Amino acid sequence: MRKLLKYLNKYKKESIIGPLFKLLEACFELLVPLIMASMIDVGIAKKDTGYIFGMGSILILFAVLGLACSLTAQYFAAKASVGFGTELRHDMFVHIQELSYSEIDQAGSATLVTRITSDINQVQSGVNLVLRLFLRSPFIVVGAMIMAFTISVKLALIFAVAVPLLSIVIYGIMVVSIPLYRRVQKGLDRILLSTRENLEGIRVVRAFGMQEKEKKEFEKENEFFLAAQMLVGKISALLNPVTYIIVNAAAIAIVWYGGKEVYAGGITQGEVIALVNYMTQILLALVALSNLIVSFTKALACANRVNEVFALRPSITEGQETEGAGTDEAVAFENVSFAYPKSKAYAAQDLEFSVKKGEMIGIIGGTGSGKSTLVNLIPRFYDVTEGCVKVDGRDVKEYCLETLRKKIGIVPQKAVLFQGSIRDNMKIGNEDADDEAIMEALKIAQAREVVGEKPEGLDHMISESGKNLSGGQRQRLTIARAIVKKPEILILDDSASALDFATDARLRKAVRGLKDMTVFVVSQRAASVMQADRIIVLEDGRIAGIGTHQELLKTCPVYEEICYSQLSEKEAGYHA
Ligand SMILES: Nc1ncnc2c1ncn2[C@@H]1O[C@H](COP(=O)(O)OP(=O)(O)OP(=O)(O)O)[C@@H](O)[C@H]1O
Repeated sequence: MRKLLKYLNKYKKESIIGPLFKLLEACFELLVPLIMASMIDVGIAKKDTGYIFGMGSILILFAVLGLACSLTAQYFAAKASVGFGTELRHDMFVHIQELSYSEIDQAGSATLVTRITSDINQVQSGVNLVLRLFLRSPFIVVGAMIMAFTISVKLALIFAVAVPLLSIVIYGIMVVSIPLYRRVQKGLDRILLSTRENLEGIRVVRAFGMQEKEKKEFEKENEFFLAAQMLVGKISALLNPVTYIIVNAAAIAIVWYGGKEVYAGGITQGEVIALVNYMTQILLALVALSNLIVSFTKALACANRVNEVFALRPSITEGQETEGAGTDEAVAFENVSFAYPKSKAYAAQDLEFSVKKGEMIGIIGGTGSGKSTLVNLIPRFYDVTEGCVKVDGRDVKEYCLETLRKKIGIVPQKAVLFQGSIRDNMKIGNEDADDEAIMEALKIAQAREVVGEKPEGLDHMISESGKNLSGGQRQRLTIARAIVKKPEILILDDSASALDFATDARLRKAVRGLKDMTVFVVSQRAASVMQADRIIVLEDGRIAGIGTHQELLKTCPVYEEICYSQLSEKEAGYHA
């Protein structure tokens, strides 16, 4: 939590004024039992109605002033805590943006969503409560004890026993419940993950009749969450009864011994009532404090989870270079091997090749052979484990990331579009692109008719994740988006898989015509890569062959097998 306190720096004034007004309110509250005592001892004893009304008016005045102080404190505490939450959320969002794929894979996106939403909300409420009650409650407890000692040292000894006892109970419950709140948050994470997976794959779930299985799995997660919450709820529920028992026992002791003292003439009746009032005030303050502690422990658990995200350091640190070396080599892999974090096996091994500017390279291989891994190393989504990847003659680690990624247009396997118009989506990589440039890119990506079919044209609104478009339309639009960026290197990672063969062929032909652009076409289809200048064949993360279609047919058995399993002999030879 301490690490997060810097987010209150901008709200120092509010963080001081809020608690101060709460303390002022507490002062008024502490004076009330004394006024009540004098009403009883003077007003009622002497049947002085004027005195009773006078004191009554003071009580009303204190109530009004107390309310005003309380509202002012609420206002400042809310301002500080909401500001705190907003800044923290902003910084976490920026931090997550800076993380590389490795850290995001490691953390998991479901837990990041919980941490930036519900965890930060919980910390925000914790800050609000602390600002309002953290000083007030102990102030009332200490203040009421001091008042009790000024009334009767003998009777105040009851306070001296009861208050430490209460503190021990509260501390004990806090120590037990903090780790349990962490378990509750973990349960919430698991529910979120399960719900997200289910909703994202709802069509598959229904098509395979998996509803029952999914329901059972969800119930299992839900029960884990319930059990964790019940356990922590039961322990926290002990707080109120235990504190009430201790405080009420103390109140009984005050009345018992206080009564004897009144008979002995050591104390007045009004003072006994004041002492009971102080004990009640202590009880209420402690109940508020215990609730504060419960919320604070939750906030603390959440703050730790928030800090865990900040503790994830981006494994990719930027270089300084803003220019390539100006060679005629677009991309070079020098003895590159790569293993995913926490994975012992290499996903890519001993990759060695170079690609000239303007070349079109096909990358083919079975599923899991390392095709996506290879192309993800070019824009430095991951850092190589061994060797070096060069873009325009310079190690990708030497580049500042913005420069490097500006050079590269990558179309990932999963076509992702954002909510907004088609135009907005097209301009993501190139703010300055005009409609003419966008239409040209759409033409190359065979997506002109996607826009042509829509009455609003480029203003057609794409819904969340492009759900109002077909898979093939989404793929073509993501290809167009990458072309609008006018990158030096275009990477199509199996991004035409949803297109029919004729459209795919037209697309490849159009992409081939993109002069000055080095193109990588990743595919499992031989037909998609066979016209490339050179083809890299991957098998189990290693290069099984590099060459033209014809060369590979003669020299690479893996390629030969792929081709003959997908194409007729005529097709395989005809396209050469
Ligand atoms: N984020 C990841 N974390 C750990 N392992 C991964 C990750 N992504 C891929 N792998 C593993 O790396 C290997 C290569 O995967 P990759 O996605 O590069 O294959 P691919 O050839 O592109 O497959 P496909 O054609 O099915 O997309 C596989 O064994 C895969 O399980």
